[in-house]
Amino acid sequence: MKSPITVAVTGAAGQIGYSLLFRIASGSMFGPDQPVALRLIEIEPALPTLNGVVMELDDCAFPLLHSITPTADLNEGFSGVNWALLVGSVPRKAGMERKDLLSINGKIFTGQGQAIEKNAASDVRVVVVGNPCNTNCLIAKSNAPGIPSERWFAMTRLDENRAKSQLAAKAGVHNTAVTNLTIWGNHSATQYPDFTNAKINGKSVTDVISDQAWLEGEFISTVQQRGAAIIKARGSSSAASAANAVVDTVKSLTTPTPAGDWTSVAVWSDGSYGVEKDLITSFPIRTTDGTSWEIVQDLPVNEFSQSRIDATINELKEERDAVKELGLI
Ligand SMILES: NC(=O)c1ccc[n+]([C@@H]2O[C@H](COP(=O)([O-])OP(=O)(O)OC[C@H]3O[C@@H](n4cnc5c(N)ncnc54)[C@H](O)[C@@H]3O)[C@@H](O)[C@H]2O)c1
Ligand SMILES: O=C(O)C[C@H](O)C(=O)O
Repeated sequence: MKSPITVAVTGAAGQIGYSLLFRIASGSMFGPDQPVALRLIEIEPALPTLNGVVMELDDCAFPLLHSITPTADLNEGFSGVNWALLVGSVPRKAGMERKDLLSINGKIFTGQGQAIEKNAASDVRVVVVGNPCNTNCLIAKSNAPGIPSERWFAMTRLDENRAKSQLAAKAGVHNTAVTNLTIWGNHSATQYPDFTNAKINGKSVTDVISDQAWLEGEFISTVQQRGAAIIKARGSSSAASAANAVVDTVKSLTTPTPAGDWTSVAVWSDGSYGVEKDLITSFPIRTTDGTSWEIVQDLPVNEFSQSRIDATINELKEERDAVKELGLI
């Protein structure tokens, strides 16, 4: 039997937590032979609700669930963790953009970054889900300068999955036929789902879908606005699909990427594709051996794509400047 991986989940009593924890504990995230110790972090007032979630986890009698530690203490919660999944924060309501949450949520990530640096295992990897996730990741990372840059991630996998599903529906194929889909930039309404490099059954998307106006218009805006559409329909923001995307993200970062393909994750920019260094930006990523990853280089970026990438990077710069102004980085 392998020794357990320790995984912290913040906001564990929230909507996403309620889907995510059961997927982690069942083995969907780390595999069917990997025990998991859960550290469930919440704010003090949510601890009674969290206690109910812990009771339900107990009631599943998951063979892989080694232990559960519910806590409001960041030092205890992040102690020895190999993965920190930072979900806890306020979701937006109808009519808001995700960046409107910066002043509310940004400060959460200063203390969490510091506590991760102080307490986590030396191999810790951090995935930020709480919005606006790219810039919250930048805040946490800036408050944990001792943790190497390649261990920080913000989630754009939900956008990738949404984009694949839209392309598959338009082409009349199963979503597994869609590969090589990059989300560039910010998890926001400026993100660019790049159809120009994506493939359907190994062929260029533009060879399969001849409706260029749809690709450049409705496809992009549907993916950009999908979070808002779900809030409108459900009255609260996406949760099960977001939890599923967290599982997909971690699986993709811990298993080699299939040959020729890539996935989308927001990572620390090293200047690839001319993106300003130090922003947390979504790129095409390949995982090489289960712990290392690289940005896929030399993809063609045409004029249309470049203008879209510039727009989303400019928004990330504005968010970075705003949190600098707030003294969070
Ligand atoms: N990146 C993405 O693709 C994506 C997708 C969906 C949702 N989100 C974001 O994820 C976040 C959580 O969404 P949700 O639907 O679970 O919200 P929710 O309101 O249902 O749950 C959030 C939980 O976080 C807890 N929390 C608040 N501050 C905390 C802190 N300082 N420490 C620990 N826990 C804290 C709350 O008590 C609550 O239980 C939101 O910011 C949402 O916008 C991101
Ligand atoms: O859109 C939101 O506010 C929630 C989440 O980021 C999403 O994309 O569904």
